[in-house]
Amino acid sequence: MNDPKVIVALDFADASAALAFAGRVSPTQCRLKVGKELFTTVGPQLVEALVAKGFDVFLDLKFHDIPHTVAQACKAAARLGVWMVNVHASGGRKMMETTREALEALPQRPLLIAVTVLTSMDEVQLAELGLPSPATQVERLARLTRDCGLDGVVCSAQEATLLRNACGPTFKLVTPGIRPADASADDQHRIMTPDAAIRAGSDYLVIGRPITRSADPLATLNRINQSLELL
Ligand SMILES: O=c1ccn([C@@H]2O[C@H](COP(=O)(O)O)[C@@H](O)[C@H]2O)c(=O)[nH]1
Repeated sequence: MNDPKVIVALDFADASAALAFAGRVSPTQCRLKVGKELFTTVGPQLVEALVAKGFDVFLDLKFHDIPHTVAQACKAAARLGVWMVNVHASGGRKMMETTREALEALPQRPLLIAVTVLTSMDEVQLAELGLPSPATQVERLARLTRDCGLDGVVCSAQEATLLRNACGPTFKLVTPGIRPADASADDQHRIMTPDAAIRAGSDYLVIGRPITRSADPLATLNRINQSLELL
């Protein structure tokens, strides 16, 4: 598999658990995501170790701050050799444009994507914030992200078809909230199965607990990859 679709979320408490998982899979089977728990515990050394093993690493720190701060943070992420980094689209146009320009000035840059609406949020939670339905808010933020020249967005697979039509064929759609039919939803609300998500237009599937907490993580990953090969 040259372009693995599954990005495994390494939401582990320490480096040894993350490295043990990485030692059992190859960069042709999956990409890896380092998020807030692992990065806060272990720091950049772990990211560099995973990159050195040949993995495409998505550094999922969802930066949301003033333009200068976010741009500098994303440049620091780029220096670690990551494949993809992200910001919150709700940080606005100036923040996204400043960050894109900062990365474009580098000799080699990671993909830069923006989070639209977290997949754990549903219509009721958005209404509490005075926001419209998930689809409306996601589309608005995705169009803004595309206009700012970023490479794509994090959204739920439930919005993938909508965004594929709105933002074009090359705009990357990275979708967490992926759940095989027999898996628990946990704290995710806008979910979809892996094969349905790819059929809906997702480019990459972010999957954590259904793989990492399964009785046999490698078998679960293989089963998901096989289901995607059949498409
Ligand atoms: O909208 C979002 C953005 C990021 N995530 C992250 O993806 C994984 C999902 O893990 P699961 O165990 O498969 O639920 C996790 O690291 C989140 O921080 C997201 O879920 N939704």
